[in-house]
Amino acid sequence: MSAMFVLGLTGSIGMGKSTVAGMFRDLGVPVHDADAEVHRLYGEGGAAVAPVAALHPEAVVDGAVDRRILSSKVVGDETAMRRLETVVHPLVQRAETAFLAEAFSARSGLAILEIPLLLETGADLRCDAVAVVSAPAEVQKARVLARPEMNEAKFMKILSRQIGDGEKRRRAHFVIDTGAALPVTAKQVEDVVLALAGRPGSAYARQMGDGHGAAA
Ligand SMILES: CC(C)(COP(=O)(O)OP(=O)(O)OC[C@H]1O[C@@H](n2cnc3c(N)ncnc32)[C@H](O)[C@@H]1O)[C@@H](O)C(=O)NCCC(=O)NCCS
Ligand SMILES: Nc1ncnc2c1ncn2[C@@H]1O[C@H](COP(=O)(O)OP(=O)(O)OP(=O)(O)O)[C@@H](O)[C@H]1O
Repeated sequence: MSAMFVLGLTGSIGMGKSTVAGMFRDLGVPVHDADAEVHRLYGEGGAAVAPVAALHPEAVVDGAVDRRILSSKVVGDETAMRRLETVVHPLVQRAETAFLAEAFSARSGLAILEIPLLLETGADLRCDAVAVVSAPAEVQKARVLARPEMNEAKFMKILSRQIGDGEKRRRAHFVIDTGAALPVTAKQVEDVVLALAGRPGSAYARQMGDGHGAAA
């Protein structure tokens, strides 16, 4: 088998990352969801609970991080958000490495890293190519504002910390349109999988050091 290809999947808030990740999974492609990992890390017994408690004791309730409280402490406070990221991102990356090793052992030809801040954090350097999900701004806004606990001010604050959709699209190898009907998007996901079938990647081998992760 040739070396596993690592595809980074990203997009701004509400653009449809999770939905598209589900479509890749339906095609049998393993996906690591950084957001879901953060949820695990914040849950009871999660590795981020103690370090978050050290930063924001009031945000830990019954042994787990309360995201609503944590959100009120960090969204809009750049210093607090950065401090939180310094704690959380290395833990997410540790889980990601374990996921890639497992996908590689399972002889998967393609593995996906779904990371909201892929381009912002330089995680794209750990990928062979980048896919961006994108929809018109008004569609994005309507989707996000329909969520509970969301309002326009919070939406704007989150957006301001993310690279704009236009730049994301420019930096993408694949743009997946999530503004249309779901089956249209699903077809584009299929096309990406077909385009990458049999394409050897080098990102995983690079991460693991010479001699690992290459042809097996
Ligand atoms: C701030 C927190 C508590 C808000 O939690 P909440 O459940 O309300 O929102 P959720 O996590 O679903 O995020 C909503 C949107 O904000 C975006 N977002 C999340 N963290 C960040 C961040 N650090 N910078 C910019 N955007 C962010 C997400 O991509 C998503 O589009 C939470 O997002 C968090 O702990 N973030 C820090 C960890 C992180 O960077 N996660 C993102 C990728 S690993
Ligand atoms: N063609 C489409 N592709 C993707 N999502 C779509 C499409 N049409 C409608 N939607 C809806 O848009 C919403 C996208 O939300 P989703 O949680 O997938 O976005 P996200 O980018 O993961 O969000 P976040 O950045 O907040 O984590 C879902 O409710 C989904 O059903």
